[in-house]
Amino acid sequence: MFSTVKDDMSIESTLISKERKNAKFPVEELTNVWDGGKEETELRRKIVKLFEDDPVLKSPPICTMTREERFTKATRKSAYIYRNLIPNNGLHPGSREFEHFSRAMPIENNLLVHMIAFIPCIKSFGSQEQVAKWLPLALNLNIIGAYAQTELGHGSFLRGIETEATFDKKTQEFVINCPKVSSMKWWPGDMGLNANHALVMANLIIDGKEYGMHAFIVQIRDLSTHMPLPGVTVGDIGSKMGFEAIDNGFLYMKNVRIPRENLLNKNSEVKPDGTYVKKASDRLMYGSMVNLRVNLPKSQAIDVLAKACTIAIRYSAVRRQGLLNPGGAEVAVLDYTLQQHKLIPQLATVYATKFAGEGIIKKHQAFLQNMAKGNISDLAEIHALSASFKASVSEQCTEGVEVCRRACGGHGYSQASGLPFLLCKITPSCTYEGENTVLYLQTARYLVKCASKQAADLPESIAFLVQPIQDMKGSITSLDNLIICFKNSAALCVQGVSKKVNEMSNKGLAMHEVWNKSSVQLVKSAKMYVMQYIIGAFVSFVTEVKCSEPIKEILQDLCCLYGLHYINTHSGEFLKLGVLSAHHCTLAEETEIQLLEKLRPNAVGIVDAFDFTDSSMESCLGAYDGNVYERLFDMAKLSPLNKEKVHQESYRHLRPFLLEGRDILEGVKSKN
Ligand SMILES: CC/C=C\C/C=C\C/C=C\C/C=C/C(=O)SCCNC(=O)CCNC(=O)[C@H](O)C(C)(C)COP(=O)(O)OP(=O)(O)OC[C@H]1O[C@@H](n2cnc3c(N)ncnc32)[C@H](O)[C@@H]1OP(=O)(O)O
Ligand SMILES: Cc1cc2nc3c(=O)[nH]c(=O)nc-3n(C[C@H](O)[C@H](O)[C@H](O)COP(=O)(O)OP(=O)(O)OC[C@H]3O[C@@H](n4cnc5c(N)ncnc54)[C@H](O)[C@@H]3O)c2cc1C
Repeated sequence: MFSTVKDDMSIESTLISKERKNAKFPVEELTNVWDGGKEETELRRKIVKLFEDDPVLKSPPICTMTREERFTKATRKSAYIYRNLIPNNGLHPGSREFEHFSRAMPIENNLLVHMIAFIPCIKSFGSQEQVAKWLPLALNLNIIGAYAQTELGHGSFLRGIETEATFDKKTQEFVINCPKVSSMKWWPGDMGLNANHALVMANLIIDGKEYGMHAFIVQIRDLSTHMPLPGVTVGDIGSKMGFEAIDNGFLYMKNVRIPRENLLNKNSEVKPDGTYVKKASDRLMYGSMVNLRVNLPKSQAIDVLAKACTIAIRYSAVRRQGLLNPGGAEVAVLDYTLQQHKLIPQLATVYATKFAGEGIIKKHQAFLQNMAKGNISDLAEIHALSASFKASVSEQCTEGVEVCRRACGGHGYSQASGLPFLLCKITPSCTYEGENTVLYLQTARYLVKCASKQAADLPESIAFLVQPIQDMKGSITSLDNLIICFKNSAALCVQGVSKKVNEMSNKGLAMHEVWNKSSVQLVKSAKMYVMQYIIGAFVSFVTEVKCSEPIKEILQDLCCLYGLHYINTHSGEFLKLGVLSAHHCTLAEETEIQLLEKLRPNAVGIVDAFDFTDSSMESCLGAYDGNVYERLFDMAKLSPLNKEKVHQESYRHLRPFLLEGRDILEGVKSKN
């Protein structure tokens, strides 16, 4: 319907090719560093290719589809991936290949909560017999489960959850009830339409006594008809800001009976006579959340910001607007220092959070190994670290994606850029898996407790909080000094708020009031604590990584930029704490600007090194060839509103005025 408009060789393609020629480092080697080695890059590419070449996984661009189509396609693809593609290619969970899986998944998919929450919960909370019964069924999609914890009335405060599981000794069943409308489960992913089971978190009641939140497997739909079972009201909660392909659901249960064996009973059990047996700490009930907070940031936030950076930096390298030299040619917007100041720190955030996250995953794996031997002494530390890490990463990456989107001007507002999709995908990461403020407060609670202890009684990674402040020797811009600066700031923040808490409680104020009145500073200390962790982990990575000099230099520059950018955007905090002087702050700002200039020629190379395929981004602005304008036009042509040359409804409603206009104009014409 539309004619083709094409340039033989667009100026934009030429510009991006030039950028690549100017890069001062081997891009492929940086890709290997990013992936964790050459072999990992090869493996990832193999998996991505396997998925992208599969005809079943092809579909129209998401911005041309309705929610219904997006949900339907995502379900079809997900079912195919988990039941055919993965098993047929030996990509079983836990394998090395599986690690690269999130990069290979189609841009929209579902059943992920079943895979990342329902299945792990069976493993964490189920006895050996329960795992043997439920796990194979779940892995084969014979049963599909949601993680049903949040209710209409309560998400953060889990002790307030109202759904009840009352033990009926006579029938040896639990009776599940949502006593009020506010007790209805609300939000769980995959639950509205796809799930036939749910891992329901409910308050256990035996003989009228409450035992707190426990995990129950509840069948919610018939396995042959997929109809809701008696007593179950289930459905989709409706349209959201994003996640269109996912059926976040509601679930109302009235007198739904499940066998006694459906209480996942690795950590606590109800005997046939109603005796409650506690086998492990109540805290382990929260283990599923720690697991997700450790493992989700990479795929749900860091990779999302990496994609946004790829789009915004490639586009900024080809988008020419205005002049730098009077009388000269128009420049790429990436040549403006202010554009660099928006985008290049986002690249630094991607690297910092990725390598820090890998450190937390290792710590968590060590914790799980100890837990298997009955030792959970590190639980409080890993909870505090993972809670603030999830909060900080989701916050930094969400802010970063919005910076990237706005940095693309008007085209960043178009769905065709891919950026609104990324923003809507990443925004809820600040809420799910624990609302960020609530998580920071959890970390602060731990830090304040630590502040009253001796260094020898604290984990190694926390002891600095109570040790003397270290002196910085030399320039603030050295990586060693950045670590000292952030450690000192975290220690002073925590000590300061702990002092305030103690003083207020010594004056007789109740602890809950003290806590509420100190909460602004508590959150600040948790943020500073996790920042010192991220910077420390990034510096260690950069120091230890084996790579060529040019790559090392880029990583060092990104690391320094990450720390300095944070200092420059929060300089008031550092000055107030007395950790930095005005002179330090001026130097930090000047050095950041120098680093931007130094990194600028490598910016396109650095995003190329993330190695996202065009189809994994669905972005007209971020495609490898830089052909942004032709792609935007091609995408506009696919808009469902352009199906007919004349849109019937637009014509119908406007026609009377158009005819009036025609008559007036023709009258004017004939008078002339
Ligand atoms: C294409 C891509 C497609 C899609 C999908 C992508 C991604 C997936 C998307 C979504 C999945 C989302 C899932 C969810 O959101 S599931 C729901 C998550 N909900 C939460 O995280 C709730 C947050 N609330 C809590 O964690 C707690 O209730 C809270 C700790 C805030 C309660 O505070 P309270 O003061 O009431 O604490 P207590 O319950 O009394 O406990 C105090 C005690 O326990 C310690 N604690 C708390 N949490 C943990 C934990 N997780 N691990 C270990 N220990 C914990 C806490 O420190 C206290 O200890 P102490 O100081 O020693 O008393
Ligand atoms: C896309 C998406 C997917 C989800 N998937 C699932 C799922 O699969 N399964 C599931 O069970 N749940 C899921 N959830 C629910 C999610 O876990 C909750 O929304 C989340 O835990 C926050 O709880 P809330 O909604 O009750 O927020 P609230 O706690 O009501 O937060 C509202 C405000 O109150 C503040 N606040 C709350 N408590 C405190 C406090 N103690 N101190 C200071 N401020 C406080 C918060 O900071 C926030 O500003 C999902 C949510 C989303 C958006």
